[in-house]
Amino acid sequence: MKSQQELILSPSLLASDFSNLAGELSALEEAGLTWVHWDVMDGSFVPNITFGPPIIAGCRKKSRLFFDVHLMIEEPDRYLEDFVRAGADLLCVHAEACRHLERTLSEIARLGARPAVALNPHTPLEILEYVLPRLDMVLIMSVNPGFGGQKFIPFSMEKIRRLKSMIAARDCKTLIQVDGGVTPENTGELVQCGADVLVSGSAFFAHPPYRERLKTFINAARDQG
Ligand SMILES: O=C(CO)[C@@H](O)[C@H](O)COP(=O)(O)O
Repeated sequence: MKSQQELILSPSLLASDFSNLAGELSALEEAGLTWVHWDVMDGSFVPNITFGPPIIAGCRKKSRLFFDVHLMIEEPDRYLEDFVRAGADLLCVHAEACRHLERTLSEIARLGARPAVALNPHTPLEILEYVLPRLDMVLIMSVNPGFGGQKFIPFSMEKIRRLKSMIAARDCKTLIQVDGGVTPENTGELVQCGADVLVSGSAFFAHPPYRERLKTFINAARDQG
């Protein structure tokens, strides 16, 4: 069984009130959250457009939360420095968007942020074989990226289990994050498969108060994990 402290919940701001981002960040912090997930979309890698560095920089001044920044953008190398300057603590790039993934990860670390890689549902884990030890986190997308409120893709469970074994075999500390269709109902199984960080958008923000909702996720992880 996983202990309560082992689950990190990173609420996806995609489902928050965009007209009051600073207020949402304060409410998360007051409710006991430590991470927040920024879904950066460019309208090209995914069919939707969200936040850029200026919005993150503005919010950075108002928040001490760990900024977990998921770049759903083409050619992320062009913007790494801007996002780190804006205040990203962790930068997660898509393997599918990086021609020279190892170089991109080295650059994120050189800039002072934690490097992470996201994989779309169809992308095999084998793409990570040689870079896994240098990653702080792998993000398993459990929906096709671009929108909130989609249904969890069931084969993601098996993918998480296999990734956990790859990490254990290499004796590294890489965290596993899962994003898309995460709810209290599937949290127990996700933790059991090996998830360390869960991203939740609609199943989190639609159910205030946030302190109670956090407890619901943590209890789900503890009861079934
Ligand atoms: O990256 C994405 C979507 O592309 C996710 O972060 C979603 O925003 C999660 O939303 P829910 O599935 O939890 O509503």
